[in-house]
Parts: sequence; C-alpha cells; structure tokens
Amino acid sequence: MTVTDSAFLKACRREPVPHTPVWFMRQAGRSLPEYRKVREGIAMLDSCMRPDLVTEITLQPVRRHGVDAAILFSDIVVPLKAIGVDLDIKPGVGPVVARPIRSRADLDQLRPLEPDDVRYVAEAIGLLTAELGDTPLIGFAGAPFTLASYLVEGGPSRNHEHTKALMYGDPELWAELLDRLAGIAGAFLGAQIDAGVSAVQLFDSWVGALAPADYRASVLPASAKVFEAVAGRGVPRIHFGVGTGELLGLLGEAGADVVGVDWRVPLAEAARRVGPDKALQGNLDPAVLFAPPEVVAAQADRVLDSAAGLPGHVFNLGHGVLPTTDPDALTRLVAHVHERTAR
Ligand SMILES: Cc1c2[nH]c(c1CCC(=O)O)Cc1[nH]c(c(CCC(=O)O)c1C)Cc1[nH]c(c(CCC(=O)O)c1C)Cc1[nH]c(c(C)c1CCC(=O)O)C2
Repeated sequence: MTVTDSAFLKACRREPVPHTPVWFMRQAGRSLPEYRKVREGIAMLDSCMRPDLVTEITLQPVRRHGVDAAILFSDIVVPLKAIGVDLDIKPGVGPVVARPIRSRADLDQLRPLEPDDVRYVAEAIGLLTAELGDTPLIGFAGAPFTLASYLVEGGPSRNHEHTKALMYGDPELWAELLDRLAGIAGAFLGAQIDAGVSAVQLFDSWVGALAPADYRASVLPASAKVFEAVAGRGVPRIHFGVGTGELLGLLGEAGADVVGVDWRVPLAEAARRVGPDKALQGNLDPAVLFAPPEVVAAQADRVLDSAAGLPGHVFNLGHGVLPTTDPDALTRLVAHVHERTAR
C-alpha cells in the first residue's frame, strides 16, 4: 500500500475502492479531550504556527477514529495573518478583523503570499507525511468569497450585508478583492502541495448565501483561479460549501474534482446536479451524531444507499463536527461505514 493507492485517493479519482473512505471536517478540534488538553493556554493562531502542535493535533483523530485521511490542523485565516492582516480568532466567536476592508485603500492590507510566509505550515506537513505513512493528508484554504466575508464584515456574519453591499455596489473593487484573495488561496494551496499534501479542499463555507446567477458572475471566476493555480499537480481538488444545493453544478464547474455536499440534498440528486465526471463527498447531518447509535447507523446507511452506484464517494459529514459531539460516536461511525461497505 502507498498513499496513492489509499481508498480516499481512489474514491477522489472515481476508481474502485476496498471500502468507502471516511473522514470528518473539523475532526481535529474541540470534540476531542486530548485536543483541549494540548491547546490549554495556547491561542488558536499561535497553535497553528507551531509545527509540533500542528502535527500532534492533526494525528489525534487519525489515531482515535481510524479515519481514512488526515486534515491539516490550521485555519482559513492563517495565510491572511501570515501576510500581516491584523486579525485574531476569538474563542467561541471565530475570526475577527481589526480593520475591515470596505474601500480601495483598505486593499493595501492584502499583498501576495510568499511560500516563506507560511514556512511553519510546510514544516508541519513534512513532519506529518513522515508520521502518516499510507494515510493521505488533506491541505486546505478558504475560498475568496468566504475569506472576503470575514474581511469585509470584520467578523462572522449571519447575513453578509456589508459583503453583498460591496459585491453589488462596487463590482470593480469586489473583483479586485476576490482576485487578490484567489492569489493568496492559490499560493497557500501550492505551498501545501509542494510540502507534500495528497489532496486539497477549498472551503467556501458561506457561499450558499448567494443566488446562482450572482455566484456565476461575481465569485466563480475567483474560485476558478484558485483551482487553476493547483491544476495538473496530481492532487485531487475538493470544493465545499454549506447550503449550496442550488450551486452544486457551479461548484463543480469552478474546477473541482470532488464536490462536497451538505445534508440538505441527497447524494443521488447531488450527482445529477454535479454531472457524471466528478466524485462526491458527504453528507451526514453532523447533528445526527447526538442521536442513539442505532439511529446514527441507520442515517449513515441512508447516505450510503443514496451514494450506491456512484463511482467516487467519500463519506463525510455535511459540515464540521460540532464541538460537543461524543467522540465515541465518531469512532463507531467510521467502523460502521467501513463494515457496511467492505468489498
Ligand atoms: C469558516 C471556517 C473557519 N475555519 C475553517 C472554516 C471552514 C470550515 C467550516 O466551514 O467549518 C477551516 C478550519 N478550521 C480549523 C480546521 C482544522 C482542520 C479540521 O479538523 O477540519 C479547518 C479545516 C480549525 C479550527 N478553527 C477554529 C477552531 C476552534 C478554536 C479553538 O479550538 O479554540 C478550530 C479547531 C476557529 C474558527 N475558525 C473559523 C471559525 C468559524 C471558527 C470557530 C469559532 C468557534 O466556534 O470557536 C473560520
């Protein structure tokens, strides 16, 4: 076995698999007591800059759950911090930006990302690939729209009103902002591929707030530029957002090899929307993990049944692991998916 032959990479390439591979968005994090222990007294962004901690935290869910892939412990705002944007991650809140970007002058905060800006990430990836053996490591970046939302709003937002005001009100400035963010995200993914990750995921978590026509006109070109920056590198590209049922076809069109699906659209229907030449990832509702074990198993089977016959399914949740999830429920779910799909 090598990483290349792993069930996860085979599923991304839509090749036959020994079992359906499974990993979880936010598998490294607050649901694990061993995570809370190593993070004690260390700020989130500081922990992302320490290769020893990044390595330990990334490995924790692999050891505990036996998932088919690791995801680098980092955050979508790490490359922004690395180029000098004044921001922090506030516990229980999320990324908070000191000087929101609302005018052309504010764009000065965004210079291009150089590999040296994130050398601690490359160092962590080197340590990780040595430890992980045959288990693939997924790198990631935030997509231009989702990064723009944090930068324009100044923090997490329910309605993205300032973001949309800029997008509709000053299309030229908006395009320039998204283009700069696309350059940063593409460079961040490129640095992770150079360092040895086996796949990359572009998180456009909040883009489900847009209508398809606006996505196509105002966001797709920037996300396509990110995927283009890492095309032809032999590394599958995954594209994910929440509430994107109406955008699934466009998320694929932007240049992904694998399209992530939240829990609102069954995978068989998602496959029709995405088209025949892409794999799918998803899509168990993360809240289902709070139900009794037999219910979790039955709901997982519903996901697997919907994906039956599709070439290329990576089992995942429809969004990240919720912080108060019982880790044993995740371990049982991995075992269940593996047993149910063993060929
Ligand atoms: C939108 C977004 C962010 N960050 C990320 C996204 C896209 C994924 C998604 O939609 O969930 C991506 C991310 N953030 C983190 C990872 C690690 C890898 C993984 O296990 O998935 C990944 C892939 C660690 C983290 N990033 C963050 C934490 C929690 C911080 C802590 O443990 O103190 C972790 C483990 C902080 C963060 N950073 C962000 C949010 C919304 C938060 C949570 C705020 C909170 O509730 O405390 C921005």
